[in-house]
Amino acid sequence: MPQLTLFSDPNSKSLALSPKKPTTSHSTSTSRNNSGSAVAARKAAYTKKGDEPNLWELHHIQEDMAAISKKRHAKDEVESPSKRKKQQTDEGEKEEMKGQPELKRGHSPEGGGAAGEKGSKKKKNAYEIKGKIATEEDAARTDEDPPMNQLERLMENGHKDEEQGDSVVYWMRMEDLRIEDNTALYQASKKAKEFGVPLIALFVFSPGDYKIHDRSNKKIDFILRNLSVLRTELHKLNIPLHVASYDKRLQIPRRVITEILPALGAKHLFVNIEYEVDELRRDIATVKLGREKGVDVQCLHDRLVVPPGKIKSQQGKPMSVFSPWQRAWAKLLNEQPKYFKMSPIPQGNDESIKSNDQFSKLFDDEIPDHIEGFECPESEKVSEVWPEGTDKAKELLYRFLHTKPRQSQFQLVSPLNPGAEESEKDSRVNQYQNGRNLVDGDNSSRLSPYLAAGVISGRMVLDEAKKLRKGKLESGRDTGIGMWVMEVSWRDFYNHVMATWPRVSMGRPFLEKFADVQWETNEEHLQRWKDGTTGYPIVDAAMRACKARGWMENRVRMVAASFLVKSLMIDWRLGEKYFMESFIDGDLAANNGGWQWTASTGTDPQPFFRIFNTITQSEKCDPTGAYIRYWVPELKNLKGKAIHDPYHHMPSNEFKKLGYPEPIVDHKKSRERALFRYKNVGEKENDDLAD
Ligand SMILES: Cc1cc2nc3c(=O)[nH]c(=O)nc-3n(C[C@H](O)[C@H](O)[C@H](O)COP(=O)(O)OP(=O)(O)OC[C@H]3O[C@@H](n4cnc5c(N)ncnc54)[C@H](O)[C@@H]3O)c2cc1C
Repeated sequence: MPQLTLFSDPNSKSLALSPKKPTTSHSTSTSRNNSGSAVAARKAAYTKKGDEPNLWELHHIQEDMAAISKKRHAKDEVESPSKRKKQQTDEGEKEEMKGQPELKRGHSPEGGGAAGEKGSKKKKNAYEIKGKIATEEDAARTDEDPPMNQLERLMENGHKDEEQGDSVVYWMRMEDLRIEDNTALYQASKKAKEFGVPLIALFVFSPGDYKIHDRSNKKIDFILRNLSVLRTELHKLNIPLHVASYDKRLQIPRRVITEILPALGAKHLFVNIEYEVDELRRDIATVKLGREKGVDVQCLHDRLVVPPGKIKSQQGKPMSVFSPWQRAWAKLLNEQPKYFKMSPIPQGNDESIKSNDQFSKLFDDEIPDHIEGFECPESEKVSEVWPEGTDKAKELLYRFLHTKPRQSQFQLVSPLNPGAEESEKDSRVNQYQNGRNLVDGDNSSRLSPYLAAGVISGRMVLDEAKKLRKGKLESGRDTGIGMWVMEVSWRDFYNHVMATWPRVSMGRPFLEKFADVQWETNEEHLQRWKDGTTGYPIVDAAMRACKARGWMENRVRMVAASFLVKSLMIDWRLGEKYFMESFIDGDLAANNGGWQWTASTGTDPQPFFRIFNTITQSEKCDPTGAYIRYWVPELKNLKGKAIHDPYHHMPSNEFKKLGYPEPIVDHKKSRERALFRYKNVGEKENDDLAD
């Protein structure tokens, strides 16, 4: 891949083609030249009851107002370039902040949880998640009419036949990085064939968006590596992959609709829906703006096996408890095979596109090597552990379903190393019932980065699982494969939860009754948890593995998360953010689901009084201690129980020689503290319990 840095200059790549003038009467300049009253009317139209302006629209309105006000004052004021630059920076910052809900006192670590804390520590800690916590009222309002429902209503109503245009565009997102079984890509290709025009694939980078959404450098690197493979594969089908970059995420709908599509002469845009609240709002804005500008935007379900909203209780209500939801999910899939139907590979463009003046240049668009702010110096090693491309994902899946587990595979090594022994009976999936809770081997599939980025689809994965059972989807705790299918269904479940109760992706606990649990503000503890120096070997091993691989086994995600929340009593949202910033498989729905489960605030959470004993968990999930020995080399010579709890199993002079820290909290005391704070929400215990 070429060494290329993406700049925040919005025109740096997207306008590789000189934009064609939009053919509709609603050109950008027309709307910019609107009178103030027209803008006010538009604002009023947006704000009429039941049709609240979303962030994107508000931004849009305010931009128009700013344009008008600037025009009015243009004669009076001649700006100096430095003043203009400063103003632009301020506006840019304001714009990004505008996207964030206000931090409400009393519900945030600043105003509520850390009420008893003082000084600058408090500010810094709160700052880390400031802007990510909506007020209870905002969250409740969003839940009342979730953006998913709004988007579906838009899709059902108001579609009109637009002109054919010169091309059809498929806008690929960072959650659907594949060609096979890609609904929007296939539908776009069908439309292009119907019109006899070329199909263009588009990818829009937004470093600003990645920053706001805590994307990890490993994840961005993984996206770039996969895009590079896709570019080659798409070119084989004569489909160019056009890339653009806009730092300011809130501008993306407008840029796509009013700049990129006109430049491509496209009147039809196809996208797969992403279910996070900001992404849904972006798509709502894109559809609405598209309609203003004569572009038909088709938003399609693709990400999950069963789209949100399809599983309801007998009373027709959405379900928030996993077990009954899961049974309904499995039943639906066995009764309605349509959910497994995969989209064929799209038909390519005619070879002549490569000599077409309008489109041939798009084949020169390149995938950058890195994105500024998300450089991944360890890319080479990470790409060995997480090789890119759908073919590699399929190979991983094959190995999981047909080969035996290997102890060495928890290390920093390629999952496709030779030496995996084929066995149907003792395959990893057949041993999954026990294996899934063990960390000292490759007991699970390791597909999460691929599923999170859509390099392989949930349908493709479950289809292979079905083949092992003669076409029937086995689901349940009795067999390895049934257990694994259940695990895969968590992915659908948490996305259903997020689409139905968007509050969970707005920093709110699903169970508001725990909103005011009192959290500790302890920068040092938080940092030691991140660094893997807590003195609890299993937590430290997991956190160090996370830093190196960008990934942890499910059991240690639960153990490490529980340690932060219940043992250190640190706000779960700080842990949620750190996992997102570190994981190669970072996925809002799954990550938030995992954290809220652990923090006992989620839809179907671990009861607050059930608190993991870190040492017992360690003995169960790493019985030989091999995982700890590898990831915490200070302990590599320890044997027996000492590997799980060296401080309490070694003479103090011997322990000191290890160069390994003492435990930062006492399990018994911290457990009592957590129980007190959860039982007495809003209160703190007496000092003798505080650590
Ligand atoms: C605190 C916490 C944070 C988490 N953060 C993420 C995250 O950011 N991204 C992510 O993909 N998973 C997350 N998980 C879920 C789970 O830990 C990982 O999906 C799993 O460990 C990935 O390993 P695997 O691919 O080998 O999974 P397997 O056990 O082989 O499962 C197959 C697939 O099913 C899905 N899956 C399995 N368990 C879950 C689950 N509990 N929730 C949602 N999907 C699941 C994943 O797509 C996974 O790849 C989190 C769990 C916890 C407790």
